[in-house]
Amino acid sequence: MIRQRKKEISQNLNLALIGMPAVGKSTVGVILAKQLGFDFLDTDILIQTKENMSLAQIIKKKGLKGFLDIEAGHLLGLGGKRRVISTGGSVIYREQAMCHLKEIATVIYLHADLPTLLTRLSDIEARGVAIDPSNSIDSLYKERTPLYDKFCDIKITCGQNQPGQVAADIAAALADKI
Ligand SMILES: Nc1ncnc2c1ncn2[C@@H]1O[C@H](COP(=O)(O)OP(=O)(O)O)[C@@H](O)[C@H]1O
Ligand SMILES: O=C(O)C1=C[C@@H](OP(=O)(O)O)[C@@H](O)[C@H](O)C1
Ligand SMILES: [Mg+2]
Repeated sequence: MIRQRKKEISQNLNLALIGMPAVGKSTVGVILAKQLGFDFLDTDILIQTKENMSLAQIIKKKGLKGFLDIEAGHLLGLGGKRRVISTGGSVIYREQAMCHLKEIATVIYLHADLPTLLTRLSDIEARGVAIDPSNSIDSLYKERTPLYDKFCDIKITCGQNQPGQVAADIAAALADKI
């Protein structure tokens, strides 16, 4: 009975990775999907393909709020099963989109401390982070952290771990489901 339930869950399960830009959602997501034999979807790539623009171009053309609405619209269209979905760091600003994500996926928050993220975030403009020019990464981190905490089902602390280890930690945290 328990084994049957576990099988049902694993056959329908999606996993969504959330967290700050450069924490490793895209990198770890691919590794995790390969490990679990799941499909992989990066919502940043989905948005770029559907909008036929880079994320930085969308932010420039539509503004921050416009970008967040477009991103949320694409999130609301997500479904499927046995997928690892790597999201963009800004998804947590749209409650309705996050409620949908939580309905279709187990939401995993990849957490790293600010100094670790700063070593990887030298190219904010090229990455197209949804940040007001008057805001700092420091205050963005403080603003977003409670939102990632609020929406996640599971929190994984990445520390200095390599991407493969982070993927293994996620798989271990899901041991009762897969
Ligand atoms: N656990 C990790 N340890 C060291 N570098 C990492 C780790 N995860 C990701 N990176 C590097 O950090 C950068 C951002 O990773 P990425 O997967 O694009 O993050 P995100 O999708 O969360 O924005 C990439 O250069 C990637 O190689
Ligand atoms: O955190 C953000 O504001 C953003 C992060 C990006 O994705 P990553 O988190 O994969 O870098 C991308 O969605 C967009 O440019 C906005
Ligand atoms: Mg990414």
